[in-house]
Amino acid sequence: MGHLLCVEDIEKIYGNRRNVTKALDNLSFCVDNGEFVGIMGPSGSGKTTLLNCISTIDPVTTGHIYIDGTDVTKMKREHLSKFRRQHLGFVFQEFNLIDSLTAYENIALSLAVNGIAYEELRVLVAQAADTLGISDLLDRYPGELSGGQKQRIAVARAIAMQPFLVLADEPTGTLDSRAARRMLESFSDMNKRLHTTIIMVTHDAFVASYCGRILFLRDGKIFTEIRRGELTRSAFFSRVMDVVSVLGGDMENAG
Ligand SMILES: Nc1ncnc2c1ncn2[C@@H]1O[C@H](COP(=O)(O)OP(=O)(O)OP(=O)(O)O)[C@@H](O)[C@H]1O
Repeated sequence: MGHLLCVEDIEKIYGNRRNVTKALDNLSFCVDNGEFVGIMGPSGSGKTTLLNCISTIDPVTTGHIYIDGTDVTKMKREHLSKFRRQHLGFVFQEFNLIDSLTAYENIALSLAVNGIAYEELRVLVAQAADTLGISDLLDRYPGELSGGQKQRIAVARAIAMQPFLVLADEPTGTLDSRAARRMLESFSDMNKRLHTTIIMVTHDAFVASYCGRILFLRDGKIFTEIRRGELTRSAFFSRVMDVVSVLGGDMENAG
């Protein structure tokens, strides 16, 4: 399988001459099509910055990021927002649903802004809802849904356009453990059945244990990476914990 994403020697520096933070420090890695990759690391290690650079929301200071062969660091601003809308899916800790729209309308809106015609739009919403197991919730308003259900609507919205890449930043952050587990199972299922490539930032070892590979950041660099391979999820969780204990910091270990 080819690389879907290649991050080449990126550096991200915030601030001015007197107060400089090097959030990402000569970081390089590639992600294959269909991988489910976790990004872990102590607070301030650069996880969100890395995700924001990949998602083209934040420009890199130096280096290149190739998504499906396109160097997004070279794209013009006016093309970037279209590229993001069409090829990337975002899931955040906050669900960002519009309260005055039904679940169906929330998902459909993201397709409508991409100019998808009505009939195709209905099919794409139905497929995304089916993948997330929320087909029976589509007529409800966000106020009538639980946190876990809202997050699954938000994930359906992120994948409805069938993006190359789904980027998730602490997607289970506000969910209780049952809802978190259900959401992670939806992610795994989406990854296995649809081969959706997912990159997920988390500080929670249990959440990370659903991934196939985990990159650990420290001080803006890759400290190490581990792969699940043939390990069961719980055996992988133990390996994640081993690395977390070496890395230290404030990562959570709630299993
Ligand atoms: N907009 C910004 N301006 C200046 N410094 C920033 C900015 N965003 C992040 N930083 C700094 O860059 C470094 C990396 O931050 P980042 O948010 O990527 O870390 P993180 O690993 O996601 O942390 P956390 O787990 O606490 O969310 C930190 O030192 C942070 O203070």
